Amino acid sequence: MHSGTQFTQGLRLAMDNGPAWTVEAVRQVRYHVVSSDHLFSPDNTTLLTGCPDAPLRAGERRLVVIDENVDALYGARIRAFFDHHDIAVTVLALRADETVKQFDAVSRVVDAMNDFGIDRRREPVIAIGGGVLTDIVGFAASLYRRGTPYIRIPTTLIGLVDAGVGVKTGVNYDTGKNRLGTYAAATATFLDRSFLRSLDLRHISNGLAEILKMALIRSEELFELLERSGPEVRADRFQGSTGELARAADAIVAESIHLMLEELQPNLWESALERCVDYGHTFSPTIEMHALPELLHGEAVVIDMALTTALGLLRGDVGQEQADRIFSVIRALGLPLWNDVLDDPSLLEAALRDTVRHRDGRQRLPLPVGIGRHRFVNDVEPAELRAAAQLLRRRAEDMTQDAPAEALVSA
Ligand SMILES: NC(=O)c1ccc[n+]([C@@H]2O[C@H](COP(=O)([O-])OP(=O)(O)OC[C@H]3O[C@@H](n4cnc5c(N)ncnc54)[C@H](O)[C@@H]3O)[C@@H](O)[C@H]2O)c1
Ligand SMILES: O=C(CO)[C@@H](O)[C@H](O)[C@H](O)[C@H](O)COP(=O)(O)O
Ligand SMILES: [Zn+2]
Repeated sequence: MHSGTQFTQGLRLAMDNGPAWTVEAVRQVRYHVVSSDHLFSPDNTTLLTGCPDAPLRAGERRLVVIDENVDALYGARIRAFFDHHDIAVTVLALRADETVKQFDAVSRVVDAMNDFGIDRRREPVIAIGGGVLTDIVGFAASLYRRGTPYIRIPTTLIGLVDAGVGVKTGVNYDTGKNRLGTYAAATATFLDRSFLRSLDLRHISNGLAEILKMALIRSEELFELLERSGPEVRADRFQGSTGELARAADAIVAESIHLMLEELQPNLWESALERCVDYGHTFSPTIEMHALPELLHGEAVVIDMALTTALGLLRGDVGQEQADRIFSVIRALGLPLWNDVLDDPSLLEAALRDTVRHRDGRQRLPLPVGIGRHRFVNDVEPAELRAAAQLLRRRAEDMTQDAPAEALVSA
């Protein structure tokens, strides 16, 4: 006889056609995002004690998976840190860029976890690298024994403000961007902006695209901050070389993450598909994969945002002056306004169809309203897309003529 009572009602209701049960459970999730510069300075103990749910003690061991470029730059320092604190690390250095963001890379991490004989409750895997690396390791960790904890240490701007703070993991499959993946929060993410000093400016711009996304849909203040200080903060690689640059860099990063987490927390598993953080991610997954490896993730996102700003302009939701400010900020942050893939209406239409499949049969397309606000629409038509692309092309060409020194157009 079953002693539990919670299923009784379901059982009684279903008796006519045989027994049936309904199980409902809520899964509690808690994760931490902790900032600390120079994480691998021997005297910085943030990694050891900074996360209450993942203490790291002398005498323990860890598997570290690191982007091979990051390993070349910082590997010696990282190994010396663990050595200094008597943590025995096994290091797997992986190539991690968009072209190898495939299931093979996940298998390699799983192999390493297996060889390490990881204790799945007490030995979180430590992932150090950009968004590609942390997405791969997060995916592998979420699969291994149906879930092994992991810790992220992002080393790119996208990692710091976006990939490192949410719960999505994944890799590309066929032509599908992040087509395979899981929702699996890292126990902790440690944000160390000093890694950005070695990142090339194109990748700084790439991260600024996701920050601009948050500004355009959620915060005119953040947009104005980017307008005022974005180019200098970019050139300084967020290192805070002067007091003013430090204040601006702190504010841009903290505000962007704060807005992102405000959006993510109430909808962590994306049961609601109207997500404003999907802004810039309606056409960009197809554009990015189609253009791979020419466009970085943030570049594809910003081209989508430029196109949808043009759509907003055509619909009267965004004024001409506002659109021009948006286009100017995109340029000033070293990002492209245009790519020739936008000349192919069938590609944009295919992208929209794929997004509709992703969003349960509706477009649920976040569109900007002015600067800092948004609304969702479901009625974008191919002709409107073509008109927006033409408008954007003209604007991008005008701006190229105005400022020929800037790389405005990535064709
Ligand atoms: N999981 C999420 O929620 C989420 C959110 C946004 C983006 N993403 C994913 O993130 C990926 C993009 O991430 P990314 O922009 O970090 O790219 P990336 O991981 O490819 O890193 C960019 C390049 O910089 C190198 N690199 C990394 N850190 C460095 C450093 N400190 N100094 C010098 N070089 C360094 C890498 O080796 C790589 O060549 C995309 O695949 C995107 O889908 C995921
Ligand atoms: O790119 C990503 C996640 O990969 C983020 O910047 C972004 O906020 C969103 O998660 C995107 O909307 C992507 O969502 P999805 O298409 O991978 O479901
Ligand atoms: Zn993104």
